[in-house]
Amino acid sequence: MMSDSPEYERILALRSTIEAHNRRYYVDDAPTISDAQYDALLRELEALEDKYPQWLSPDSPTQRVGATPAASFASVSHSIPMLSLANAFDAEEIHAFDKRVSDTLLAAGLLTPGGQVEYTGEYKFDGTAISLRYEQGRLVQAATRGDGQVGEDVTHNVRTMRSIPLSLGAECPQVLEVRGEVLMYRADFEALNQAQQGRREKIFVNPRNAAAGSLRQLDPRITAQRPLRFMAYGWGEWQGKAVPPTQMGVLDALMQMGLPVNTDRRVVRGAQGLLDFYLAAQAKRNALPFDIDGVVFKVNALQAQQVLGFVARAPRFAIAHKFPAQEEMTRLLDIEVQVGRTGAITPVARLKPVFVGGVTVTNATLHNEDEIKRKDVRIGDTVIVRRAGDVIPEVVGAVTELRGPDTQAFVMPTRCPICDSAIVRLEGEAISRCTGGLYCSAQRKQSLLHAAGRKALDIEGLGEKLVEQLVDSGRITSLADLFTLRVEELLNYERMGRKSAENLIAALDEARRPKLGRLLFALGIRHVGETTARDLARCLGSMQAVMQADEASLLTIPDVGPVVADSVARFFAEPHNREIVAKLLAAGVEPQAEAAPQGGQALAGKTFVLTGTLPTLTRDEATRRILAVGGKVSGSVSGKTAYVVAGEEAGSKLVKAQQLGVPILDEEGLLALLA
Ligand SMILES: NC(=O)c1ccc[n+]([C@@H]2O[C@H](COP(=O)([O-])OP(=O)(O)OC[C@H]3O[C@@H](n4cnc5c(N)ncnc54)[C@H](O)[C@@H]3O)[C@@H](O)[C@H]2O)c1
Ligand SMILES: [Zn+2]
Repeated sequence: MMSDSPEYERILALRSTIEAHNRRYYVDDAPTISDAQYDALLRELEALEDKYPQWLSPDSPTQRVGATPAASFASVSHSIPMLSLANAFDAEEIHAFDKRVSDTLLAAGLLTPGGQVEYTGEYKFDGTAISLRYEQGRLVQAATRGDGQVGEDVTHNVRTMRSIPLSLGAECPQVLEVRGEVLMYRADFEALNQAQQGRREKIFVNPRNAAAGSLRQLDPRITAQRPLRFMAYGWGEWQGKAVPPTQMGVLDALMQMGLPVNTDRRVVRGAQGLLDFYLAAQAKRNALPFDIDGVVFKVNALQAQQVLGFVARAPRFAIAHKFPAQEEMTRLLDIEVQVGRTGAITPVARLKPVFVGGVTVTNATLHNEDEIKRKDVRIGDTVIVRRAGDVIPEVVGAVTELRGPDTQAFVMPTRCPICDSAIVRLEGEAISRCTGGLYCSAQRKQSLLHAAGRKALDIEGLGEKLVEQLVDSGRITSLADLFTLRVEELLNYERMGRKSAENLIAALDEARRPKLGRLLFALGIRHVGETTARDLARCLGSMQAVMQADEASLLTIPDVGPVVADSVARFFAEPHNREIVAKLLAAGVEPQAEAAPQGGQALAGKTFVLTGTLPTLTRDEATRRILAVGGKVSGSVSGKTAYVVAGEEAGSKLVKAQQLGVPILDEEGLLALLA
């Protein structure tokens, strides 16, 4: 085949593009494409080189890791190379990996026919790799991965990291190279960015970038101020003492020597074991204090690892099973503002559609004016969009390296785009608000949708489109008007058949007997959330009593502070709010007293604090069950806390509970108590 064929051209083009991205990612800490885009380029190159092995070249990026180290650091040669990992993106690739490993081990007599290979399942920490060299137990050198053969000397920087021991226990090997990841906890990352903003310094787009950038500082005093952490997961040289026979054994040994090793790791068997571990980690992903971008599987027995060996850039005995990307890059087409129920103006990014976190995203929140300034995001920019779990998508930041000359800064409008009332931003507040109140149809619509919501009156069938028409036509001006709707008139609205009209009226009839707490919540009183509304209902008993309560008596209710008390009292002092309540009652709405706590009074009023991830209950579910027996759920541990319910990765709240001697329950204990 001719070497000027289009495929060959493509191979060359891919190689140079990938090299350029490697440099921006590993050396400059400033990538200009997303990881998913990068991975796609690399995979395309791999596939072409697979198809045309004659064009394979040892300096192809498929054969090497990382990038040549920056000249500003002294270089360190790794006597044992620091490699990358092969990737799997789906179950099929995991099955293929397990099959390759099983076949090789069967042939080598290290697996009995029909047997299952034993692997370790570990998190794939999303940080930057490092090698720590200890001689006679003392830390003598720390180096980045660089191109795998030669890394950068960052010893002085690493010495400032508190999670890295400067000396190991007496039991350690004479020479030990510990390999692991330098990373930053999400909370530390947020705090760092806040501080950076205060000093008008660089804002980092994600914890990985912040970790890599902080580690690779020419001045160790800067690194010292950065909240870096370390997790060990492997080793290079190991001399003067026998290496434990398994991967898990090595990790245990490293932990014994005083090195930080993540404890959420496990030995699993066969492809199914791998896939189960992956799913469990994915479920925990967003509850972890740090980012992981997948899991890593390694054949557990070191003897088997040796038999499997290496390819150019990665071991054959390990694979990274990556999670779907939570971040992508796309273009910010425009910034529009939305008006919320309380008039809050939220800038919303209109994006060129992008597939991220499993869905196509076209809009993302920008929170408020200050956030846009802080992130320095401009219309026309290439931006990073993040969608983690079910959280609403957000714009993380702009890729300033790609900024063109024609970008435009966002300007907060001075008048509401819906009702033309003035937009004001009070001193000390981050949020700008439309001052139109219920004159503003956007606010009216949002309040109705709020009232119809699942946690309020739960009116099924009252969707956005219908609310829009009902408000725009002037038929509905307040919550009370909803209860005067009739089937026949509904038929005049768009997309309203008889069946759906009847269903809506039936739903409204059902909503006429709401729990008092739900009705209070539906009214949309500022600072009165679902829980507070229920507390008010339980303690005061009737709508009349709530309306008549003055601030002093409101303050006697548990968990009601001055802000809530003031807001409730003010709300019912407004004649038009009293009028809406009167109209609701006139329209046949009869609030029901909240059920007395069941299950005996033993748990009534007792405060629980939840921390960490429970094995089966979500936080919402656990909260619901505690509330159902009359208990309360609070966010912080104090002497008044009755129980702390602790799950996996429980943090400082657990420590505090132990200090205060508060009883600690696991999920089973909680369920037993509630039963
Ligand atoms: N956006 C860009 O321009 C760009 C450029 C280059 C690379 N990248 C991204 O970087 C990644 C590729 O880089 P890579 O070669 O470092 O590979 P990788 O990050 O996919 O996997 C190898 C690395 O995983 C880390 N790791 C974390 N937990 C581990 C564990 N428990 N055991 C072993 N290793 C663990 C190690 O640092 C190791 O070096 C990809 O995600 C790629 O998309 C992006
Ligand atoms: Zn308005």
